[in-house]
Amino acid sequence: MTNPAVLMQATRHFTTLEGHRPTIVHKRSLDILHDPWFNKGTAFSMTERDRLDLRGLLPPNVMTSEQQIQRFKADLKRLEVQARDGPSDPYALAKWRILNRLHDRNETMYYQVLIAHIEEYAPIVYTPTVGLVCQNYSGLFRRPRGMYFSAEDRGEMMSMVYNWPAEQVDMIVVTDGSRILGLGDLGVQGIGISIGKLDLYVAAAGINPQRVLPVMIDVGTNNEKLLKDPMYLGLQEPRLDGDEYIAVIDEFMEAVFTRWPHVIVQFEDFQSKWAFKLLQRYRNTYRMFNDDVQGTAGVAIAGLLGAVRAQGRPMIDFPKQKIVVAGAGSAGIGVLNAARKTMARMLGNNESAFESAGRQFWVVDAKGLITEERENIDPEALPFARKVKEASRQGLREGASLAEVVREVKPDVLLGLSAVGGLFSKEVLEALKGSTSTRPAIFAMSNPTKNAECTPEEAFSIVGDNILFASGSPFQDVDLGNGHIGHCNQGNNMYLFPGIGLGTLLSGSRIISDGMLQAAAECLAEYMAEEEVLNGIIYPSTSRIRDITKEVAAAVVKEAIKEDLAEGYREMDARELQKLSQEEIVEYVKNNMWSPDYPTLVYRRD
Ligand SMILES: NC(=O)C1=CN([C@@H]2O[C@H](COP(=O)(O)OP(=O)(O)OC[C@H]3O[C@@H](n4cnc5c(N)ncnc54)[C@H](O)[C@@H]3O)[C@@H](O)[C@H]2O)C=CC1
Ligand SMILES: CC(=O)C(=O)O
Ligand SMILES: [Mg+2]
Repeated sequence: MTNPAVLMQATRHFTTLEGHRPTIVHKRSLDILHDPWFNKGTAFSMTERDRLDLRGLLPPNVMTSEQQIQRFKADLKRLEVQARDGPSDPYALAKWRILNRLHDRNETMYYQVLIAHIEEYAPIVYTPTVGLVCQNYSGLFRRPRGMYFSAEDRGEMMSMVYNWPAEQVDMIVVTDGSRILGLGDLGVQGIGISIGKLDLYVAAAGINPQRVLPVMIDVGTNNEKLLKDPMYLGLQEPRLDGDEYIAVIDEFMEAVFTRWPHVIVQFEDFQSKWAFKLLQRYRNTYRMFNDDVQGTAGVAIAGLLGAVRAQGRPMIDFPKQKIVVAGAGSAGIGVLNAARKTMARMLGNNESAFESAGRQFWVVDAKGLITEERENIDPEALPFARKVKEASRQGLREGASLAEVVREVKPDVLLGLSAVGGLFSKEVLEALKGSTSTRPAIFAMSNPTKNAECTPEEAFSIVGDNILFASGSPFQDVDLGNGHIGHCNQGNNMYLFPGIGLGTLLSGSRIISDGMLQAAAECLAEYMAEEEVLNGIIYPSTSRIRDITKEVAAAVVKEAIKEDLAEGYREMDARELQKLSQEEIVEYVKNNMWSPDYPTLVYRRD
């Protein structure tokens, strides 16, 4: 009879061997991640990721299966604490999960649902809920979507990029997670914003979902909470900076443009410190733009011109508007530069026009009114610093508070891109009642909802029924009583970026010029009918987003042709493009927008 101790030892030995025996698989890449039998999610080791072509298809932090289970349990627990964003939908995250599962299961049906109910679901897949999703991404993460390039992938990106299964990619939205909406540094969790923006590229611009690629560049995070969180999916080290940081972004750009020379890259939610520098670095070489700087600027210009029309005045009166801007980051400075240029063009497009346009703006940041007296002034803000003498003539000084500035300037427009919820306090709004405008305009553009500088209820109730109101995230219209409605416009770059991308793609322009961006903004400004504008409606409703995107894309194509930048797309070469009439350009755009219809599938052996 065998000694039981020996038998136990043998069994243990056998179990150990069995546990280490590899499983032979005949799949690689996404096919493995999408196969529940073989998928290990974030637990794939680095060697396995290399062997199975998984590098870049998963967040960089390798987790143990115990950590994975803890993360899953923490996420389930979170359901009990109803995560919500201010006054918005308490079931928003639950809806996002259901939509996300559909996205994983059946892309065609997902986009059918999204397009047909865009007003209802844009606030779920985009702002405000996408902010909540990014904040909770470590828990919500299930099936990976998009690519992750991390600081540890330096020297590898050129080969990693070939791990993406699509032969053709038209649109990339890339973030480094350093300033997600108004929520600050969310590190690797910022991938949610790239996914949300690309959802709008598909739904609004009809970019084929097989040819979009969300990207996260993980160079670490300076978010103390995430650095300590055992469930965090990204690199737990401080952000790279300086030349090291630039080298990572350079390597990424080189890799994606080598594999897909015609791709368009949208930079999204980079902290302003890098947003401007990277834009200057790449914009004349690559097909790229920065949505927060350039997309937001165009949407704001359209809204500001709408505000002039809403006063019953012609757009050409724009250079007379006094504008107070709260926030001098990537978005605020982008808007200021574009608004100043637009005014200068209307005033004759010369140096003195540019000088005089500059005097229409008062900029307030975290330290108050920016004047030339400001120490260590940000070079981007310098052109908008008020002269000290001029400011004191108006009873203002360096660092004056927003309320003081509004009280003294009596502006036509108060525009917020500060990421500070409630910044337009009762005091500030009371001060705006002294505005010299017949119809003061309030743009509370910060996202998500809880970061809005004020709500439409606050604006209409304090400043008066006659104001014009726009916010970055959606709010309900306000019932003003007596059958009157205070209209709440959504002033968000979503009305432009899909059209800028689509127009660039279909024109085949090598770069995205200022003229193309200006054409997009003007198209949006002119889209609204006189009657709507006089009723306080200066942006279209999201239900019209596919139509406005088509028009914006056509305007971008037209401008690219005019500037001789259009090199054509597929069978539509540069010469054919030149021959198209305005109507034919719109038709060309429309015919190239993807719609979510099931194609007939036929199997063929390779
Ligand atoms: N509606 C839209 O389409 C868009 C909205 N945004 C929103 O704009 C906000 C800002 O974005 P970025 O400019 O990229 O951020 P940023 O962090 O670069 O800039 C924020 C600016 O606000 C200033 N600020 C902070 N506290 C302030 C205070 N108490 N008073 C006045 N200014 C203050 C800061 O000094 C800084 O100049 C975010 O909430 C973002 O979601 C950004 C892009 C598009
Ligand atoms: C809308 C957008 O791009 C932002 O809030 O950053
Ligand atoms: Mg953004």
